[in-house]
Amino acid sequence: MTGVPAALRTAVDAAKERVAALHAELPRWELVVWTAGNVSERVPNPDGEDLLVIKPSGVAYEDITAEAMVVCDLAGNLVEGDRSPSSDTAAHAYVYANMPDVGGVVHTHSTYATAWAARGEEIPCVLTMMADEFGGPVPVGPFAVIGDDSIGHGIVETLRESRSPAVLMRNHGPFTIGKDGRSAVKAAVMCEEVARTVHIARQLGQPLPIEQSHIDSLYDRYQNVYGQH
Ligand SMILES: O=C(CO)[C@@H](O)[C@H](O)COP(=O)(O)O
Repeated sequence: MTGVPAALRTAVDAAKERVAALHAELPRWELVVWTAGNVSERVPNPDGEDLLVIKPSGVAYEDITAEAMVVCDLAGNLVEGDRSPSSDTAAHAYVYANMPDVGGVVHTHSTYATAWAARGEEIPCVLTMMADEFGGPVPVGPFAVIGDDSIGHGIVETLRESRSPAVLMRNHGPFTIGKDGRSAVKAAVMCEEVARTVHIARQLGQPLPIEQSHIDSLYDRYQNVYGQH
C-alpha cells in the first residue's frame, strides 16, 4: 500500500490522537520505564486491508504526539510516517490480522507482571477483580524473539484458548488486547495490579482459589452488567 487511502484519512488521524494520548497513560500508571512499552489501534478499512497506528520505536513518552505516530499495514509494513515503527509492530500486526475482534494492543514491562513472566508462571485467579476482568488466570505465552511476528503467534495461540485479555510472554512481559486501545490499556493496568496483589498474598501464605462457578458469574456480571450501559 502506498500511503493512507483518502477514505481512511479522518479515521487514521483520529486514531493517531487517541494512540498518542494513550501512550501517556503508561508512565502515568507506572507501567513502563524509559521507552519500554507501546500502544496500537486498528483502523478498520471497509474497502480493503485494515491499518494500525503505533508509536515510533525508542521515542520518549514526553515526545509522543499525534504527528509522531506511524501507520502500518497488517503485515507490519510502514504506510505513513518518517520514523521506524515500534520494534513490536509485527507482533501487534499479527494479532490484528488473526483476531478480527481486537481493536487495540498494548505491551509493557510492568514490574510485577513481568516478574511472573520471568518465572513462566500464570497468575492464578484468586481475586474477584481477576474473575471480573480476566475470567480466570492470566496465562503465560511461549518465549519468542523480538522483531518479527513470533511474539504475535505466541499471543494469538495463548489468548485464543483463554478469556483473558492479557498474556504474560515468558521472560518478556505482558501483552494485552481490547476492543480498542483504551480497553487494552485498562487490561495492562489491571494485569499489573493483580500481579502485584497476588504476589503479596503469596508472601502471606497460600491464596485461596475461587470456585469456577463463581468465576463464571463474576465474569458475566462485570462484562455485561457492571458500569453504564
Ligand atoms: O520489549 C521490547 C524490547 O525488549 C520493546 O517493547 C521495547 O521495550 C519498546 O520498544 P519500542 O516500542 O520503543 O520499539
